[in-house]
Amino acid sequence: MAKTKKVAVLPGDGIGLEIVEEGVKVLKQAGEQFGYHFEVEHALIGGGAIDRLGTPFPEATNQLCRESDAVLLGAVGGPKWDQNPPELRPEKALFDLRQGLGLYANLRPASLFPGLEGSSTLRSEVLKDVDLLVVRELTGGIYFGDKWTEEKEGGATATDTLVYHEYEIERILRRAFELARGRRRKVTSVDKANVLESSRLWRKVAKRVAKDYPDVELEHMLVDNCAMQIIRRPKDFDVIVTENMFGDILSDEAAILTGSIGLLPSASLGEGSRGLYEPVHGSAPDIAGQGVANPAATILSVAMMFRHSFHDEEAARAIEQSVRQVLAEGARTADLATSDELALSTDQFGDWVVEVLKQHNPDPSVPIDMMV
Ligand SMILES: NC(=O)c1ccc[n+]([C@@H]2O[C@H](COP(=O)([O-])OP(=O)(O)OC[C@H]3O[C@@H](n4cnc5c(N)ncnc54)[C@H](O)[C@@H]3O)[C@@H](O)[C@H]2O)c1
Ligand SMILES: CC(C)[C@H](C(=O)O)[C@@H](O)C(=O)O
Ligand SMILES: [Mg+2]
Repeated sequence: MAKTKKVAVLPGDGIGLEIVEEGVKVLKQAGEQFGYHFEVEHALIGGGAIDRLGTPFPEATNQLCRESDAVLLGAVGGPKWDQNPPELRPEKALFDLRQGLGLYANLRPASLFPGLEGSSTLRSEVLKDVDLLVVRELTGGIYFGDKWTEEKEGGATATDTLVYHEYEIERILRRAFELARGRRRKVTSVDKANVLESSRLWRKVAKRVAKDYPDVELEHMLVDNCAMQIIRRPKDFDVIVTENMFGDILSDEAAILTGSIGLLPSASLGEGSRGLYEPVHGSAPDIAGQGVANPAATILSVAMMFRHSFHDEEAARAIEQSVRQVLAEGARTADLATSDELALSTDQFGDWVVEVLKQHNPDPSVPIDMMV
């Protein structure tokens, strides 16, 4: 009996429209192979939704996401909407979606795929065995605090407030410790406790929560140092857990370890099985519409959907191994191609992954507990 799942697909803006198509191709292929009946429904979000419906997050899109087992998102935003007021900015849709579904835990894995050692600007000895997971708090902190601007004589004053409640810190830390148990059992809690009150609370809660996980090593690191150590000795990191804005920045930085931001997937989770899956990157207006964007991050986000929303480790691994194999065989989109290689288009890369996935044979040699 096929398992029926409803998946909301929100391509968004810019390259979102191109990469999501490849993600859906892989979703459907994996569904066929692993016994799913998917109800895939597309909806507007971001700039396109502003243009067509006057709001970045239409109620119909919200409803669809709430009725779905999982959401696949491309990216939102672009210069066309950059001067809009806050309520009419494409990015506002992300906050409504994440907060509305209670998706406070954002998992952003970054590991080095075989064959890509030379794609990073870093030395390959530094990169060997890199496999880290940024666990970013996603529904609190400075993104969601009160903000206002006061126009005054002599110049305006703009204020953003950064608030964290103890329960918000505790639940993301617990999630990080749980994830570390399926990996190398090390958590680096990143904060700015030498300056920020919210970070001092973060550190206190981290120490308390750690007592329930004596089998997991906890280290604390200040965010500025972490930004440096991630590049200097990346393989020493296993799980990095941090607040919303630090996690946003550190995960883009981690992309450099892998060779391209086009390789970094993400899963945003709450307490239930419903999740939001999207690449870490944005709508890339500089390359949008050319069919050259790397769809790997979106395809790998689909793998995370099978793992975290459908609890199907085998299908998740099959997709990840297919991406791994095409990269090992030399598949390169423009972001990864060196000058002497002919770059693949977005859909050629997606088609290649689908072809390899069709040939999939379970590989018992890859330990399940090393997968995120
Ligand atoms: N989740 C999201 O929807 C999301 C995430 C980040 C940024 N954004 C939005 O996207 C817009 C552009 O932001 P930005 O330029 O700062 O960041 P970006 O991630 O869109 O692009 C940064 C750089 O990486 C490249 N890049 C990104 N994805 C790529 C891919 N898949 N393949 C190849 N190259 C890729 C781009 O060409 C660009 O040079 C902004 O409006 C921003 O708010 C949205
Ligand atoms: C577009 C922006 C609001 C968003 C964020 O900061 O959360 C993005 O950078 C991300 O990483 O998903
Ligand atoms: Mg970001």
